[in-house]
Amino acid sequence: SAAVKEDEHGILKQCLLYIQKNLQKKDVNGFFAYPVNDVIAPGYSSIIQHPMDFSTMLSKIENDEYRSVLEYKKDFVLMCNNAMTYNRPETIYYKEAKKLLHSGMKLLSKEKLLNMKRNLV
Ligand SMILES: COc1ccc(C(=O)NC2CCC2)cc1-c1cc(C(C)=O)n2cccnc12
Repeated sequence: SAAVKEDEHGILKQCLLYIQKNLQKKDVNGFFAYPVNDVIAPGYSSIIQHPMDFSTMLSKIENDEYRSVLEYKKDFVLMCNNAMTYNRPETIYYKEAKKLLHSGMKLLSKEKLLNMKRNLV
């Protein structure tokens, strides 16, 4: 749409950087800060087809690879779901992913995004 094309002031980028900063604060142990590898998580790359982590999401924000908050939200949900697929429910990683997902959904909720839009216009 015209709006997306005219976002030359990088308003979407500002929103996504604000959202990522707030979400990443919740990852106190840094479990989601960079890609999981097969050394720390045996067999990870054969179990998880579409890995995702905050550092990858940040590069995508910087390279304008997200055209909407919804696209960003999809990567966030993917990252949390990967952790709840590879790790068993009793593990710290599964529990942190579940907590992160819930707090992310609150921050990325409709009304929060509407307020953000209102404040930006
Ligand atoms: C970037 O990923 C990580 C970085 C650091 C650590 C880590 O500090 N682990 C120590 C806490 C007990 C060992 C774990 C992880 C890690 C994330 C994950 C995820 C997100 O599934 N994971 C799964 C199994 C084993 N380790 C991990």
